[in-house]
Amino acid sequence: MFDGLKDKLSSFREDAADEVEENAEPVDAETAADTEAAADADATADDGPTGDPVEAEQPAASTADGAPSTEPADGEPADGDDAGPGRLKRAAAFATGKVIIEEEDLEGPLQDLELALLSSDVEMSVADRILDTVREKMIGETRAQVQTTDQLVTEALHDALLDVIGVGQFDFEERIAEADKPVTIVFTGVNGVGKTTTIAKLSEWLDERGYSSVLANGDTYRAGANEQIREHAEALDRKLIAHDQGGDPAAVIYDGVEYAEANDVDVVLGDTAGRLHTSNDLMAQLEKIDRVVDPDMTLFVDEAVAGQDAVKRAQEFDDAAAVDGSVLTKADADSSGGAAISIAYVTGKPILFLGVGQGYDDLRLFDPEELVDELLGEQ
Ligand SMILES: Nc1nc2c(ncn2[C@@H]2O[C@H](COP(=O)(O)OP(=O)(O)OP(=O)(O)O)[C@@H](O)[C@H]2O)c(=O)[nH]1
Repeated sequence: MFDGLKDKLSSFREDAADEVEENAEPVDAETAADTEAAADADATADDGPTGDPVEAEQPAASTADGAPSTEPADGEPADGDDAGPGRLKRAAAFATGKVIIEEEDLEGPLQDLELALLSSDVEMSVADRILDTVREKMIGETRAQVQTTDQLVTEALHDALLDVIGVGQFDFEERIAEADKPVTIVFTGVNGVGKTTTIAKLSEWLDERGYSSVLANGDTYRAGANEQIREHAEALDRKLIAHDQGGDPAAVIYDGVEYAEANDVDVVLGDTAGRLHTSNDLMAQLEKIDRVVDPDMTLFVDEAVAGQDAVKRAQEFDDAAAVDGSVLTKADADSSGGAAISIAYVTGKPILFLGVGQGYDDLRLFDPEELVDELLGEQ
């Protein structure tokens, strides 16, 4: 799952850590004393040369253009542009085994990270946000000896990813536990993305946690839809409420709610016909289901592999019938991870589950922290 993205994030970590490490060679004690003294002197001087008389062993700090920008080895004052309090503070930090990370250290790796995210189908505003957070977390940071550069880069990336992936997250199980029963959940999305299979998986997931459920087939549009969901209902031994093809989907789900009330069933799982967000009459039908049934939750289902298309569709469906969260199916077949990273940030609604295979057990409750750890190889 998301292997391509994991590789790209790992490359960024290595490159960024290397860049910073290159600038963090140790400085001997004598140089450290000189450097700190020069920094102090510089801080009190009105003007004049700000160069610090450091020696040949001074570590190489790179500039924006990648060229070494160390103070001259012959002890001559450095050029004004290269010197300054910030620079001296940095040199002093080297001497104590620390390094202060400057923007130019990260410029190359950050550009590569941006390309990597965009080529992984991460939405542009999400990639920008991730880069901003990494910059904010790293630049000006002091990497002490106790902390490796890789740790510092990893922490920044961890926070940046969590910031976008975790948007709007709520505890689904708690919501089910605390809601008045029956809880009605309606599933929306385009054709063939795995809605019906997801309903069956969620019914199983609920059963494992002690909640009963009834399936209601609001897909009265597609021939064969009743048979398809009936197969799942029979395999799982669940009650299915279905009407003839062409019937009113809102009426089917409504009947599902009545059945649940009469039979003490905890959750109603309402399927709907797959539809394109551009088909106005079908989108209007969704609005009607929303009005008539007033579901406790509407979940948008799409394929992780659809990348930015899934993100765009989520927005369109959310406009027609406000969604509470998304389920990304076929995550097991997705290498890029773009939809998983982008969809919550763009829609403001959390991912609640990942579909990770075709079996009834292949539904994973979404945990942003867990995904970020997985992406960064920390699990
Ligand atoms: N690998 C993988 N396949 C999945 C997953 N979820 C669903 N599928 C498969 O995707 C195909 C389509 O799933 P359906 O549940 O029929 O899709 P749907 O959205 O209900 O389709 P319509 O009823 O046509 O709208 C089936 O072959 C499922 O087994 C998943 O998480 N991983």
